[in-house]
Amino acid sequence: KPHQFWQTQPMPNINEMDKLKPGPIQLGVLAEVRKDPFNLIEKYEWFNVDLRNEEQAQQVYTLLKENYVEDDDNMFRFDYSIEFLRWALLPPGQYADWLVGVRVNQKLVGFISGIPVTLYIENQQNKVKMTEINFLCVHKKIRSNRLAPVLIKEITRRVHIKNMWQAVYTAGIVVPTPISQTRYYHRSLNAKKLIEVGFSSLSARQTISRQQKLYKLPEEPKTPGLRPMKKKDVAQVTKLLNEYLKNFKLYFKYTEEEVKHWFLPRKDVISTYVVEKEQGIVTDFLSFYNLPSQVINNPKHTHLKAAYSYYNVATQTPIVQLMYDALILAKNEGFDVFNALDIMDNEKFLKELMFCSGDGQLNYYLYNWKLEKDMLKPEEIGIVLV
Ligand SMILES: COc1cccc(CC(=N)NC(=O)c2cccnc2OC2CCNCC2)c1
Repeated sequence: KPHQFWQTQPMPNINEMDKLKPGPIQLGVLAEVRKDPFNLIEKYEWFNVDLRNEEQAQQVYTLLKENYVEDDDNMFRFDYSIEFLRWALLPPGQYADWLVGVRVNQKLVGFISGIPVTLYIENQQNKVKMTEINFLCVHKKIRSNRLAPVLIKEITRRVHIKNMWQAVYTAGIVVPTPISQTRYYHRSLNAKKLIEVGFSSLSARQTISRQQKLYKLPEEPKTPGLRPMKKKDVAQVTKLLNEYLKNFKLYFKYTEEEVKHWFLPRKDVISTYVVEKEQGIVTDFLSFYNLPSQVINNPKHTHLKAAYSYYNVATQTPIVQLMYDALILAKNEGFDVFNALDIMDNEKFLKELMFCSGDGQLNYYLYNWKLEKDMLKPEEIGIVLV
C-alpha cells in the first residue's frame, strides 16, 4: 500500500519525470499550513519526546531496540544507544516538536524524527534549508493501522510550519522515487564472530582460521601523526570537510559549531581521528560511528558490534592507507565489522581493503525536489545518514 500513499506526495513519479523542471515540485504556502496536528485514532495521542529526559529517552530506546529496522533475513536489528540518539537527534538548531512520538496509555508506540539541515543540491545556487528525516518506527503489534503515513504527514506539517518544504531521508525499501540507489559493503574485523552470529558464512573450501588469517590486521595504524580529534582541531577539520564535500552533488555545509557536534569523539558513539603533520597542520581525517545490532536469536552472542564509515577526507594520505588505518582503529576499539556505502570516494578503497558487498541497498530520497537528471550516481552523494 506504500505506493497509494506516496502517489499523493510531491515526489516525481515515473511518467512525469521529463516535464518537471529542476527545483521544488510544489511551492509551499505558509498561510495554508494546518495549525493543528493530524487526527489520531481513539486513545492514541501525540507526544514531543524530550531526549534529555532519561525516562523518555529510555522509551525511544526500547521502542527502536524492539521494533526498528532488521536485515532482510530478520537475523539482526539495529540497537541504537541512548547516547547515540542524543548525538543524532539533538544537533545545533534542533526543534523540540520535531521529535514526534505517539503514545497509548503513556506507552510509546510510534516515533519519527527530523533535524534541520542546509542541503546543497547539484550546485552552489541550490542551498536549501530542509529537514533530514529518520527513525520512522511503529510498534510491531500495531502495524497496518496506517500509523506510519500519519507520522509522516504530521512531521511534514511541523516542518512546513517552519517554512521549510523539502526533506532528505534514506530507506532500504524502494518507494517513489529514489534519487540514488547505493549499495552497502562490509569488511570483516572479527571473522570468527561474524561466522558464529551468521553474518558471514563459510564456503566449502574456507575454514575459520583461514578467514582469520585473510582478514588479519596490524596491531597499530600506519600513518604517522594519526590521533583522536580534539577541540583544537575543529577549525581545520571544518575547512577540510567543507572543501572536500564540494566535489559532490548532494552535501551539507558545516559550521564549526556543527563540526564540534558531529565529529568530536563521543565514547561508544562517534570516533574521529586526524592526521597531524609538523606545525600542527591537519591534512586528513577519518570517522566512523558505532551502531550495534542485536542478534535476534543466537545462543552465543547478543550483539554484533558494527562500525559505520562516516566522513573521511584524505588530502595528503592515500585514501586506501587512511581507510586501512580506520579498519585497524575500529578493530582496536572492539568492532566486529566495518560497514560502508559505495558513496563519495568509497569505491576507491572497498575492493582493495577486502570489503564484501552486502545483500541489500540503501536508497536516498529527496522530498519535493526535482533533480536535473532523474538519479544521482552513488559517488555523487556526499551525505551520510545515521
Ligand atoms: C547487521 O545488522 C543489520 C541490522 C539492520 C539492517 C541491516 C541491513 C541494513 N539495512 N544496513 C544499512 O542500512 C546500512 C548498511 C551500510 C551502511 N549504512 C547502513 O544504514 C545506516 C544509514 C541509514 N540508517 C541506518 C544506518 C543490518
